[in-house]
Amino acid sequence: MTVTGSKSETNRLLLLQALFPELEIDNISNSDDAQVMQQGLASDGALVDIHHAGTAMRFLTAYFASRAGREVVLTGSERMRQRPLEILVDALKDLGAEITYEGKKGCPPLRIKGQHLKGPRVTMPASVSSQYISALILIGPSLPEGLELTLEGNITSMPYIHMTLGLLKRLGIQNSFTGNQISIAPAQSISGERQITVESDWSSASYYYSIVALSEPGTRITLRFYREDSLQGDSALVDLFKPLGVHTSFEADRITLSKGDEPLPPKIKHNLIQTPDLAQTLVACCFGLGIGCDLTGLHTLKIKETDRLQALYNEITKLGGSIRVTDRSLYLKPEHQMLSDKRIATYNDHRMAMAFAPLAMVAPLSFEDAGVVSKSYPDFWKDLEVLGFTSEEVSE
Ligand SMILES: O=C(O)C1=C[C@@H](OP(=O)(O)O)[C@@H](O)[C@H](O)C1
Ligand SMILES: C=C(OP(=O)(O)O)C(=O)O
Repeated sequence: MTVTGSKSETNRLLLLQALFPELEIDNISNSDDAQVMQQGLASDGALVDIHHAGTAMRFLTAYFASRAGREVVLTGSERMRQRPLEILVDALKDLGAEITYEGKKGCPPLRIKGQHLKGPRVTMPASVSSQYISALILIGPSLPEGLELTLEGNITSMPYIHMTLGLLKRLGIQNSFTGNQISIAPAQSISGERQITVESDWSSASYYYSIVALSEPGTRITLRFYREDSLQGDSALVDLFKPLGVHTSFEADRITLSKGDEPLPPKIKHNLIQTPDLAQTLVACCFGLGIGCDLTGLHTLKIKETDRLQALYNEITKLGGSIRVTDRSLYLKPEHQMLSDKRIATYNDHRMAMAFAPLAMVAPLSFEDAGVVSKSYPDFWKDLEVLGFTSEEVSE
């Protein structure tokens, strides 16, 4: 099975390619989020709509703010117009950006009048979204003196910041991250790798980890193109799924997941502040296995494609589970029976569909708006069919 390229790596590299056109990118993600990023960067119109793509919204805000002479209104879906980005806008304004809110203060749509941004010094709260930080880092090399960024508070989703810095490093752009200080050197061109191959998406791989966890001992699935030295924090799957009986072996450019026959623990307990996108997969998988799940570090879930804590509460309850959520944690009680023939609501959230899909191995299920998966993994349902899942379209 070949999983599409990482949307996070793709959208970073696309922005870097706009700054350094000599960059070549292979294995670009075929996701909607990567497509709207490409279209946004290529557009010379006055309105750019990035639909549901959080990274495209945040990265393009920084990009357009730094394009002197260009004026654009940057907008997104109804949900995107509720997702906050004032922290990023304020930091860009401190660097000399001219940005106004066309609707609700603190949210898209934004009117951006591109400027020659100054810098290098700026301070920014780090506990709400790492995407604001990555957005500044990505335009850092284009500032005349580079960027000296001070982060305030607890840093959330840290591996995504390391991914951004790691990609800059591969292009030969000097940077450092020590304590709460990030430095990016200015650069006019690439002195490192000019051709980068995007690794396949680890967040998408999580659904296969869940499928293997729910399978008989001895089951194996091989996925391409993955690396042991991944830049993606969601490669933490390798450790997170070990207690659920899934073992990973790396060989050349592929991973093989295999199911062991060791007994399951009564529950698992994790702080997911570094890997928020894995929360839904883990909760649904534990539910399917009949074990408990105690998760913390989930405060960013409320401002993603939907309020994911509420969505998990609704759908697990619908399937007969017993679950408690706060605004930053979740507890799933062990030992439950899954109710059959329920219809899973997806809330415009690709991960609600993909995380719950493996539960069809336990009892038949249907999904509202199954096409929602295209945000990150358009071939998801087709690939499940290759594994032997059967599905049929039913009218709503
Ligand atoms: O930078 C990125 O590519 C991402 C960062 C994370 O967001 P937050 O930093 O907002 O948690 C993650 O949830 C999102 O899917 C992708
Ligand atoms: C949160 C996600 O995406 P974004 O914030 O980029 O919309 C995601 O893909 O799970």
